[in-house]
Amino acid sequence: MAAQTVTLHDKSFGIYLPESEILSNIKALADRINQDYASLNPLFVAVLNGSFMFAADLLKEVTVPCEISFMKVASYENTSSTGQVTELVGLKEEIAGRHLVILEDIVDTGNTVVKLLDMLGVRNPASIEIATLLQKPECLQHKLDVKYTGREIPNDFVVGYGLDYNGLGRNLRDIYKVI
Ligand SMILES: O=P(O)(O)OC[C@H]1O[C@H](OP(=O)(O)OP(=O)(O)O)[C@H](O)[C@@H]1O
Ligand SMILES: Nc1nc2[nH]cnc2c(=O)[nH]1
Repeated sequence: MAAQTVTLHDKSFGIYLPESEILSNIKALADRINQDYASLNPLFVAVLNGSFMFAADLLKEVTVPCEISFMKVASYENTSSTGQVTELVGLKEEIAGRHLVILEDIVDTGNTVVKLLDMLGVRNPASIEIATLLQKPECLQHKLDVKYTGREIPNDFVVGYGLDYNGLGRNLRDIYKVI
């Protein structure tokens, strides 16, 4: 049974999405991906740090031949975006002609995925789509086509299931929102 509230640093968070709901959102996403990428050998590009749990659980439900690699970028300090997306670890694979699916835990302002689309797009992939567990439509600051969204949420800062508040909370199995 999930804790109803957690305290991380100076903030309290209340339970928002239990693990069972997260996993059923992920299964629905994987079903769509399995249909769309049946013979395309997609390369999933998981965006560290936040997407590690989502990537692991999604890949367990992907049944088509596929590969995965990781990039590391960061832009958040405390609970807000700095607006500067910094690439910390790039993608070594040859991606020309590959079908890429960027895996994100959350699309908020969209700054991170827009930067990733720019960085990867110039390397001539056959296609690039975005799969995100969570999306905050009210916060989006870019014209962005997110093909696979697990769940839309309001503009609340959330933690757990890979998402952190200044480093803490990534290990929580459930997702909590600030109270
Ligand atoms: O749409 P945006 O406003 O760009 O926000 C989304 C990004 O913010 C978080 O990453 P963060 O920069 O906090 O790094 P982290 O994954 O290491 O926590 C999250 O994992 C996304 O990558
Ligand atoms: N932990 C966390 N990181 C984010 N990055 C962008 N939005 C969020 C959020 O709501 N929570």
